[in-house]
Amino acid sequence: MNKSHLSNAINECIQSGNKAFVPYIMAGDDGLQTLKRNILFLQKVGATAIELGIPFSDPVADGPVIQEAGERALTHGITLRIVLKELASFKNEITVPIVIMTYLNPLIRYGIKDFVKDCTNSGVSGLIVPDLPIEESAFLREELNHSDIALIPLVSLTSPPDRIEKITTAGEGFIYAVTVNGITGVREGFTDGLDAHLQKLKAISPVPVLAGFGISTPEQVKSIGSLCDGVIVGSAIVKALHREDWETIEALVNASKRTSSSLPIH
Ligand SMILES: O=P(O)(O)OC[C@@H](O)[C@@H](O)c1c[nH]c2ccccc12
Repeated sequence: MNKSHLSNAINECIQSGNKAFVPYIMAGDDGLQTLKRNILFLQKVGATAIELGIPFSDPVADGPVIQEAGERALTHGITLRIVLKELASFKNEITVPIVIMTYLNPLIRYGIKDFVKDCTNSGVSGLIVPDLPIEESAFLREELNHSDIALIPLVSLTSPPDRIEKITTAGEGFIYAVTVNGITGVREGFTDGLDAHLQKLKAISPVPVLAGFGISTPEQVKSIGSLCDGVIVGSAIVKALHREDWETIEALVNASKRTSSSLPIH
């Protein structure tokens, strides 16, 4: 099955000359009632898709900002089941593709078949499972094959070429190019090799390449975005949503858009 909802949204964005902007949010940070508010706000200001994190007790790849948001959500009793139910309750208002980001454990506990069924019911378009290597993903792919849910792979800076090829060939929706070695969170600078790495990825990958990890300013959205098809911004968005700092979020999203000043004069 063609994973069309997510692919269409990203391809339309790129074809119109913009870069994809995918904010990451922690589901139920500050309580379940923020989920609808945050999704509808990000949709309104022009997010291309939304990566929706599920709180988990042992989030090995998460940096401090995301970990704290996860802890707040857990305090509010947020679970995968609650998130999917809440999404279903306002799915008619959601037009932006939703990508669920969860570690493997909550997914296994849920039951893969039920999970895919409930995701479909809730209108979910994509899935990221950071602790599931491609070599072990067949059981999940099999279930997702019958759905419109794309399994988005992560490629690290240190993935060897043959592995990159394997990962990108199996990629659906987009490739998540991790821009740093380590955990999520804001960073000052990026490695010199990032430019060449993203170019190589773009040359190999049949689907769009989006970069994420450590992107926290409009300038970084522009500069990293110019090297690939778009960006994913987590910690900076999570922090701003927690503070209800809507302007910062709009500035980040706008940096991914082709602005009138960069249009050719003729
Ligand atoms: O927070 P950052 O540095 O902007 O990076 C995005 C990241 O938070 C988000 O995509 C994410 C949150 N948890 C993850 C675990 C693995 C991979 C990715 C993620």
